[in-house]
Amino acid sequence: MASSPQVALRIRPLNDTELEEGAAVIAHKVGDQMVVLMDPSEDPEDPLRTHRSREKTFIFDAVFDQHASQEDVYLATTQQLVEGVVSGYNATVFAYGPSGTGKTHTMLGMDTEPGIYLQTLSDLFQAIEETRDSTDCSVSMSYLEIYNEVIRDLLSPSSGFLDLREDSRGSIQIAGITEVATSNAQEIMQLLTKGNRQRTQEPTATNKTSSRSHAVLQVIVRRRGRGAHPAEEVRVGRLFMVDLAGSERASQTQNQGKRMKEGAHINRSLLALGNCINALSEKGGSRAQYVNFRDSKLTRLLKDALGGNSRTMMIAHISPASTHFEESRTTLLYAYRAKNIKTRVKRNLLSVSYHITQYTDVISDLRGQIQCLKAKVERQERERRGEPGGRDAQATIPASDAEEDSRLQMNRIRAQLIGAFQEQLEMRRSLVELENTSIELHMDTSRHLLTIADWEREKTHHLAHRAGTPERDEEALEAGPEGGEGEPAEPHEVALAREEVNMLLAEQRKTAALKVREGRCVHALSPVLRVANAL
Ligand SMILES: Nc1ncnc2c1ncn2[C@@H]1O[C@H](COP(=O)(O)OP(=O)(O)OP(=O)(O)O)[C@@H](O)[C@H]1O
Repeated sequence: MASSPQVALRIRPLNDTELEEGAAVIAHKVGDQMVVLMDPSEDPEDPLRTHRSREKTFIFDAVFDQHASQEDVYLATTQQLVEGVVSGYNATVFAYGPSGTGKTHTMLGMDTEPGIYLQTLSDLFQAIEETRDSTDCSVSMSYLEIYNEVIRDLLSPSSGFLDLREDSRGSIQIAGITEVATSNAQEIMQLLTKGNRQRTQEPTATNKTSSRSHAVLQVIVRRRGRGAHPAEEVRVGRLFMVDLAGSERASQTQNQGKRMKEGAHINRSLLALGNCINALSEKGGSRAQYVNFRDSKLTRLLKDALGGNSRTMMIAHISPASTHFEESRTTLLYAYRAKNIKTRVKRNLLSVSYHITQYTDVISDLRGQIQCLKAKVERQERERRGEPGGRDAQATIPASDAEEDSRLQMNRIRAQLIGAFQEQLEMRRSLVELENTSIELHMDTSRHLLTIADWEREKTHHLAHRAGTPERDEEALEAGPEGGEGEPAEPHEVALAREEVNMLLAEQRKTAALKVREGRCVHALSPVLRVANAL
């Protein structure tokens, strides 16, 4: 059974362009595990911050900011996987995030600051060296890219497109890939840097050498007990380290032609990857999921590494800049979603922290209110003293009564403020919950739709094959109202997926209606808070 995926977040430093644009830092690391993403469209002059509905707090297994070194990131994420790989387990590390957020920096790095690839390989070699007396061990590596659903060898780019094949044990192999066996760190760094230059790249506004493909470094550790019988099984541990294509490409709807095709492929693979990770992490839970690896080359390739006795680590990347708010927000939601089961456990912690920060704000706002009201009372006092025989009402009220009156008024306002705040807090909390639920429902629906689409494709293929005609997907699907004789029986998981989609769609409609209602209530309360604030 797969263990729950670990998710870390890395926030890179502001870059020169962002500084020139005058971008503000909106992603803040709080403690070792929390990040707060502020909404730059909010009014900094609004002391009660009544519009901070889009401010988000997320908790991950680890959070790094601009102060973290390459070693810090390696030690807290990937180092823990090395021992398992040497013992014959599989593992995968992903670098996820929009273009220019530092994925290649984390994975490959530079000669002076090598990234996870080199640090992992060095530790692997050392671990193997330590067991050399009792075991025969070998390490080999290969480096490839997946671009528009085709695989290219980055260590031998002239060898054309490579195929994925399943061997007799059902294990996925890349036919014809170059495997390198070297333990020289400098040589490895040179090989990988050269390989990385072969990646399909194109400059973007955010990155001069922006990658348009997924780069996969595969490390295979083969191990057998020294003096063991030749028939004894060799233990094979596989580690995949994946530098994914910029996630924002998937969502750029204005793309045309080549860019549109690229975006569609990236979208497909990232969605399939997210779905596999989620389905695997739910497998041990109450909701058994159908894990569909065949939906993209990336997930097919990673089938063994994601399923079985494997561990998965995702390192999400964002820019801290206000100019990248939307991208950062979507990245955090995707990464947060990948945590899945653990998310549920930690959600309480999230709510607690959310409340504490809110209350701190309430207290400091109330202090401000009290100062304001005190100043008002003093002003009134001074006015009264300066105008003996002034306005009748004031002249007839003794000083102590006026003070008492102001004090009561202040208490009333304070009580009203606290009440209104608590009500709004409660509503905001349930809005956040509803938003999370709605994302979960959306992802679940997509997963089931992919299962159904996959089955429909398989069915079409089957029918076309039987008819001895070339495959014509749509036509074949539409022929015959309920399908005809000889149609393959629908698997149970597809029937389940259909039922789930219906249920999820109904659930989505309910959640959307609730969100509108709660949103209206929060909106309705805002003027009350503004009036109270002005008092
Ligand atoms: N933590 C960091 N510290 C210092 N510089 C960084 C950091 N992260 C990224 N950079 C720099 O930012 C630039 C973009 O980073 P990088 O190429 O790694 O982004 P990417 O996410 O791989 O982009 P793409 O998806 O477009 O390939 C590089 O010049 C890199 O050196």
